[in-house]
Amino acid sequence: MLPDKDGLGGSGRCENPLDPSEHTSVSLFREYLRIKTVHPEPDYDTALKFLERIATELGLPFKKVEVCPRRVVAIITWEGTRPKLKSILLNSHTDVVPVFQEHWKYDAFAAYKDGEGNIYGRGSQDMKCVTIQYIEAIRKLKSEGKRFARTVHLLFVPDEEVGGHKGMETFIQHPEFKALNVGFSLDEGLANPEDKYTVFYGERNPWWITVKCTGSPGHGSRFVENTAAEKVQRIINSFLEFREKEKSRLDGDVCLTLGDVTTVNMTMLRGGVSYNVIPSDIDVSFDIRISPTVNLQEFEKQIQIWCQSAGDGVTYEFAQKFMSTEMTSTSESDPWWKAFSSACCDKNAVLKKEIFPAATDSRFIRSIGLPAIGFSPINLTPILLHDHNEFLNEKVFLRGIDIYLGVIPALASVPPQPGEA
Ligand SMILES: CSCC[C@H](NC(C)=O)C(=O)O
Ligand SMILES: [Zn+2]
Ligand SMILES: [Zn+2]
Repeated sequence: MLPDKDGLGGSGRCENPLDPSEHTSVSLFREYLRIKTVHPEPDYDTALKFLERIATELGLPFKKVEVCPRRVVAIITWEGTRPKLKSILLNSHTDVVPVFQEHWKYDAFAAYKDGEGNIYGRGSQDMKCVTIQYIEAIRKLKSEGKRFARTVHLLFVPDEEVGGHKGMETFIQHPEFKALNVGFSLDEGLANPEDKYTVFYGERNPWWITVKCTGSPGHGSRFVENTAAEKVQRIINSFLEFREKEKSRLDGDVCLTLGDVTTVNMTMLRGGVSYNVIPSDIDVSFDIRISPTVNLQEFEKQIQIWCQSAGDGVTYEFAQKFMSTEMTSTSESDPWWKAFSSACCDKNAVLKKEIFPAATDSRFIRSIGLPAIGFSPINLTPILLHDHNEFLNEKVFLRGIDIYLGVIPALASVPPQPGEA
């Protein structure tokens, strides 16, 4: 059943004046989509004011922690009846990636809704929908007078889209994170074009590497020996031959998904100043996403061999090198997974377990040994995160709230585990 429009205890919520029949949760979602938290200069201040207003409506405390200059993490806390138990973390990032407006059917920050109920906007899938779904589920549960044993924290973090360094990566080292006493965390996943919901229990490790090739310079009319370009050619061949092998492995096994193999993409190439001057330095960069089953030390040794065999003067450096192979248990004997998956099942949401092919803030949570599941309750929808014309249908969005109405109580009611207060 979808959450009703009422039962909000006269909290002063605004209807959409242009469409009073629109569900108030949908109107709130569209309002959030209109806040331009878009890189490179996200309007975090407006988003924080919006979230603080929601905390006031919910009657819950709102805390701000400035983890880096102008980078604030916000927390709304719904205390449980046994606050010493480990808490449930519902995480979402507030930033969104840039748009190429000329490729969009509608203004990417107008939250336009078409006649079929499709809401277009940057962040409609990634991941402003999830933020509002968490909030609206909690609003409903509170309005019904519910309360659970475990504390639930809603966490709103900046800068996920630019690597999380001034967001979650720093926040997990902060005393305020420790004070949250997290036992289990939910964060974003991906849409599923079919009727199922994809759920992620691990992520590939992102390695962003630049290989620097140096060689002899000279006149562009000559056969100069030992040029940087020849070394770059060997490097590109080594990386892309490996790419081809992994692609064949994926294409040849229907049981594998993108998260089970390692991808390599050449994303940047820099060097040279003039047509007739052979450059002495050429840099080539790759975005590598390594499956969590790969031995990371051995993989780096392989990169060293590729660089050595490309010739002298070939070095590499990392802009991103995540080194965790932590995965979250999805065993039926795991109490968190059991609670999550049973609640989804009760809501007739069929789950498909996968490794997340890209990177989310869950990697930082898992790297400190905490369980984290990536889940965006979006089915029957093409995967459009970071794409043009990102949209979400309002019915799919509302069904997601209903799923959280089962999931949040189930997680917040997981009985005390051995070692818990
Ligand atoms: C490595 S930090 C960048 C994070 C970004 N996340 C997504 C979901 O696109 C990515 O995987 O590229
Ligand atoms: Zn995201
Ligand atoms: Zn994203």
